[in-house]
Amino acid sequence: MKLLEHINGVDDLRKLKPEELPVLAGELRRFIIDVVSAKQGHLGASLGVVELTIALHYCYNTPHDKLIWDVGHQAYGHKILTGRKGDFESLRQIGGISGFPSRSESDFDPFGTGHSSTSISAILGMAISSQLQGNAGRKHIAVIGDASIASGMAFEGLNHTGVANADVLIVLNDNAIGIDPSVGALKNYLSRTKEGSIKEEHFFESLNLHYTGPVDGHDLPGLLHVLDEMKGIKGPKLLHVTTVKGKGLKKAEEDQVTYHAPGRFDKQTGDLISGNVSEIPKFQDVFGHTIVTLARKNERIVGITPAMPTGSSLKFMMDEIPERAFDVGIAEQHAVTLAAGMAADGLIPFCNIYSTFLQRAYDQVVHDVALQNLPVVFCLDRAGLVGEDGATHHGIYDIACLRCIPNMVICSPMNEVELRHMLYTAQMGLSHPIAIRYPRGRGVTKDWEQPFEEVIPGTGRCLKKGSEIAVLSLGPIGNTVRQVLEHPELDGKASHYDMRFAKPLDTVLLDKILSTYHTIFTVEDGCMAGGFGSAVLEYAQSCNSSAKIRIKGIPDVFIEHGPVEELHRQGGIDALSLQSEFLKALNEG
Ligand SMILES: Cc1ncc(C[n+]2csc(CCOP(=O)(O)OP(=O)(O)O)c2C)c(N)n1
Ligand SMILES: CC(=O)[C@@H](O)[C@H](O)COP(=O)(O)O
Ligand SMILES: [Mg+2]
Repeated sequence: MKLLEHINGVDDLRKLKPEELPVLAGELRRFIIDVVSAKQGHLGASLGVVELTIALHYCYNTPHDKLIWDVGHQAYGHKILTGRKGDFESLRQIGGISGFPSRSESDFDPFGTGHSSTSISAILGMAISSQLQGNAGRKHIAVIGDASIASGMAFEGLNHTGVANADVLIVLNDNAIGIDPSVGALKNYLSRTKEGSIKEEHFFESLNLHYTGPVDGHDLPGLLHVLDEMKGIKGPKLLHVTTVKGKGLKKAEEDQVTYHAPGRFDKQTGDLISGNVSEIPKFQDVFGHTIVTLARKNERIVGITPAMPTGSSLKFMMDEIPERAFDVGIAEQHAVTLAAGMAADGLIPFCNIYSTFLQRAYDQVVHDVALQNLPVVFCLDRAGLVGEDGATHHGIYDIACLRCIPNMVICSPMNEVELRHMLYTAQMGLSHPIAIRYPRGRGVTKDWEQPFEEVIPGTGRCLKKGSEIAVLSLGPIGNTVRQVLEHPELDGKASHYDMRFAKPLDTVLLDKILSTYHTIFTVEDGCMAGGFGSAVLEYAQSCNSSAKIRIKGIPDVFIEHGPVEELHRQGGIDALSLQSEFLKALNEG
């Protein structure tokens, strides 16, 4: 690491001779591999843009010139070169640097990212602001991937950029893959561009963007030359760069899907280091296997994922029943309205979206699905605190966002068996849209393949009887509650109810609970404001109940990154915090 050793910021980088940069690229790649192999995180995307990262910081006067990385999962090299090399080992850990660009972390991160396709709008906003504030010499660059540029938001940004007369450079980093292979007509168009077989009018030029490319994104001298050229071109422009995701680590180049975020691996060979083998399946796999089973029997079932076939395990259905399973690309809004259209014509769409990414399609849920009371099944994976991806990715707002929408049914299974029952119930001919929320990772049950049972919407169940306080949980956090209530001082004193539905609430059960216990806790892996606990509180107030309702959930702050267990502690929903709250309530009487 002879060169990287001396790079503590962009000034050091800019002192190097151009011919030294390829050596630096090798060292930077090695450093990223070394750290990510141990600390985990996103790998392939950062390896693919090593040369581009060096070239951009070498040619442009960052942070005065503004540089935004779309999604930001490819920004590890950028972080290392911009003064965070010493902190890089703390990547995605409690108190450490974020896996994504963040304004609070560095002046070199002018815009926080994590969700995709925001970079064009954001950089255009900055460019217009520069014009208005008399910073005419400032340059504005957004780097966006081929999958992210196909999203609606990016198209909206391009549409405006083409007529804005602002000094914006969009670097399209085309590696022909997102997390999974890129899809859609734009992807086909870009492939034809790279093959040199474009006959029709150029797409980007027809939008009034000056187009250059495709250029080899691993050729540093070539990149320096073309970026220099870009500086001389006024107005909006797009540079089409081709790269290889995972570049420099053979295994990552060969299996780009796995090495998007591979977990721990051997830094020399790239071989994955498997953790403890678990017989307990991931929730996503239970979804994936179950939808295949259900879809084989029910021909009206279709599956939809916006760009997360592997992450959601809808891939299982795409492999088995390809004609009824759709990856629509990074297009959450389209995914929801597509599902609405299908439901309007009698299909039963299972629209699988990570909770955090559903936020982008809120109007579609309200206007296209709920208002027309279409029975779309929303499978909200990654609900709750997700861990190391941090604040941009926690799935903690879905209950609050969905609960206020008429017609919505919202449920959460406590374990994998319950998830199967809910998926089964959802295809039995519901008359409302339903959201089934479940978390990242594994549950608790190894024997998950039980016979299907119907779960009547709006019914909870009593798991344990006690005499003084009641704990009402929603979803897998109920397993923590179950464990806490085994404490000798709580055993026999505290009841446990797995309420299963945040909407409609089981009011028959709630009436009994409200008239039996002096204190009632609600526990959820979601935001407190407007969530499941709020629903219970609203109901209790509407009945003039005198029971004390104590809501446990994520408080009104953004929770950063780190292991889920630690984040639960920060949110006050870990076993020890809950135990101490329950004991206190017992003692207070
Ligand atoms: C709105 C939104 N939907 C989905 C994702 C999940 N996601 C993160 S990276 C990614 C693929 C991005 O592909 P591309 O833009 O081509 O960048 P690459 O990884 O190839 O560098 C996806 C789908 C996201 N971050 N944001
Ligand atoms: C950058 C991004 O948005 C995705 O790569 C995300 O990190 C995937 O999360 P999972 O690992 O939970 O699938
Ligand atoms: Mg890509």
